[in-house]
Amino acid sequence: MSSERYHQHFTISWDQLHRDVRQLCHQLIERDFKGIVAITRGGLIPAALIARELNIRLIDTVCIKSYDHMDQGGLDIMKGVDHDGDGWLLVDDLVDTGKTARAVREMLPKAHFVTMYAKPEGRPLVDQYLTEVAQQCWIQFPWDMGIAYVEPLADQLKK
Ligand SMILES: O=P(O)(O)OC[C@H]1O[C@H](OP(=O)(O)OP(=O)(O)O)[C@H](O)[C@@H]1O
Ligand SMILES: O=c1[nH]c(=O)c2nc[nH]c2[nH]1
Ligand SMILES: [Mg+2]
Repeated sequence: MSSERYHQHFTISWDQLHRDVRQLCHQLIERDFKGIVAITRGGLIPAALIARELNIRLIDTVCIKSYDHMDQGGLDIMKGVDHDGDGWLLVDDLVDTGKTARAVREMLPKAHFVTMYAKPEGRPLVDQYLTEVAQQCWIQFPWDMGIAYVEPLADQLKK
């Protein structure tokens, strides 16, 4: 599937992400997890921040790739885990079509699956998420961006 399906951008700053993670952690703090399984690579960043908030030191990964920038390809699963997820917190940055989530759910059916952001198609596949984002929005994460000069509006309009 190609990038043409994304008509808008939903930009998330480091600050916003950190605040969102902490908000999600308020909903998770009462639960007792054996550890976290992060879905690489996007899940690694929220997983590290969640681990800090919930005081979890045991972190494993499921290594999986589906997108080449905005273009969705086949799922490439490079590493799994040797358990069914019972008592574990499974973390990804977002769920979009749900293709990644479906594959990981099959591997870890008993894990508690959370994402920071969820689009409608993938939303039913996770147990918990913080913010819903429209299906046609591309979520632009801070690790994919940099700080750049922006021309004053007056100069932009002169062109
Ligand atoms: O619901 P889906 O349509 O499957 O999309 C969601 C997945 O896509 C992204 O990962 P990506 O494959 O781009 O790899 P990355 O985490 O290494 O960036 C994102 O981090 C999710 O894991
Ligand atoms: O950075 C990303 N933003 C998205 O909206 C998205 N959907 C799938 N994979 C994604 N990666
Ligand atoms: Mg990912």
